[in-house]
Amino acid sequence: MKIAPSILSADFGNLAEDVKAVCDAGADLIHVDVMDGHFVPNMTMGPMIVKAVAKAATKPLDIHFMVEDIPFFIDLYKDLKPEFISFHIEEEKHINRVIQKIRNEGIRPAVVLNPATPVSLLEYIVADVDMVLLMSVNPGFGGQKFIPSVLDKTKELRELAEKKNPSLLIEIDGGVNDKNAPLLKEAGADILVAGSYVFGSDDYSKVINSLRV
Ligand SMILES: O=C(CO)[C@H](O)[C@H](O)COP(=O)(O)O
Ligand SMILES: [Co+2]
Repeated sequence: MKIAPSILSADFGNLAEDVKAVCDAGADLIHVDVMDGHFVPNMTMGPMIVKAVAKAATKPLDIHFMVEDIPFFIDLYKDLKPEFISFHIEEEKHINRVIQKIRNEGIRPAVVLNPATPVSLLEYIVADVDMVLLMSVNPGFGGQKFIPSVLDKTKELRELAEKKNPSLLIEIDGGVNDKNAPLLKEAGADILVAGSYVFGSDDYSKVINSLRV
């Protein structure tokens, strides 16, 4: 299991130090939540802040866009060369085109599903992406309660991936902790995002290891 701490719950007054600390504590990826105040009712980091995060990080970035006008945001962040860019399919009419745009930049494309968005919508997308991110909270804020229906959804996605894209990575984001991590692993998850659970602790290494089930 790979662990991607979400810096949404980091100390923004000491962001570089927090990013360095979770990298040193064993994070596999740094999850960066970009919100525009339109797709979700919250705003987070522009490209200048994420550039500072990229400079401090010794692990690759995993950028999660919760934005409208996704192609515009890809152009703003592409030069930071993240490992992944993920975008919400609820927002995009031209999903295949946007996946190709991300891949053409040498970045691994991923799509995101809100808790109520069905896996069936991925039938003609899943073979074209490297990862699918399943939201286990409603996007917009850290520190929310895990929505357990994502467990069945993860199993359903793993079955679809076995048929159409066996190397697909499944990432789960929202309310992840040491209680649900084993259930998510059993359901077929590969990467767990955790924000408040990691940054709410004073021992990053211990909490990251507690998720590595
Ligand atoms: O995408 C997100 C919110 O929209 C965050 O990545 C997510 O909520 C992580 O925070 P926490 O682990 O505290 O739920
Ligand atoms: Co996220």
